[in-house]
Amino acid sequence: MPTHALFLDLDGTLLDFAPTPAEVVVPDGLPALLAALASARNGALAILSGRTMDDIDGVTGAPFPAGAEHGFVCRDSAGVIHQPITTTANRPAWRQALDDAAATMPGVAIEQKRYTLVAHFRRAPDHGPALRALIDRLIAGVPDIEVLPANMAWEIRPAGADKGRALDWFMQQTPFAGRVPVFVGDDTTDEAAIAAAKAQGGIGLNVHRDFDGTTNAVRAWLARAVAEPQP
Ligand SMILES: O=P(O)(O)OC[C@H]1O[C@H](O[C@H]2O[C@H](CO)[C@@H](O)[C@H](O)[C@H]2O)[C@H](O)[C@@H](O)[C@@H]1O
Repeated sequence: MPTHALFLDLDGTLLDFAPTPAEVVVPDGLPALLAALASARNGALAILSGRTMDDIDGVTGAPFPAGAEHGFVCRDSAGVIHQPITTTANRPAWRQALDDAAATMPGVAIEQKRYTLVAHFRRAPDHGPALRALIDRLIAGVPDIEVLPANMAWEIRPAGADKGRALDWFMQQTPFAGRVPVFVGDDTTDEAAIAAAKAQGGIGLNVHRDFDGTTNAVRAWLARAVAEPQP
């Protein structure tokens, strides 16, 4: 009888990083792998990602339970959307300021989500510090807004949600409740979920610390878990 609930990050864990978010390539077989893992756990598989729900569905190929935008938007196993936070960092003036800056910084891209704004500098690492300084000026003195250091990106977001809290929330819902959580992630944005899984007596794995640092190793481990009942 499977007893684990599986929580998976996307970029850097199941997907290799690409120069821009839109250029990411979904590995052959990933949607089928996720479907098989979910089926073997009575549906107790959730994606916890910084991406939007639409982006997540585009990668996974099915509306799995998911915590999108780092947990600001959670979709349960019945497909019901829960949005616990009412403030947003997606503010027109901040978007304009970031667009203006990006226009002078070749390679920088701005991503707008429901709750957050992201300044990506993967293609222009030298601009990272200046972007961070701009963001710090924009949000100075604004309550309940914070900067999340992401992977080659700065994310402006409201305080109050993260992947750890999303994992805790899912663990109170059917079919996750009563199972042992297992989370796999790769970067600083995932550490809250790694800690939350461990705090619930589960397993929190990091792609770099616990695998060989490649998404291939994670997918191979998951493929073996389809054949074996755990995790
Ligand atoms: O929580 P995740 O599933 O790991 O998502 C985190 C962010 O992923 C995307 O950005 C990252 O991946 C891009 C594609 O490989 C890459 O170009 C970028 O540098 C990375 O930061 C996504 O665009 C963000 O919205 C997510 O928060």
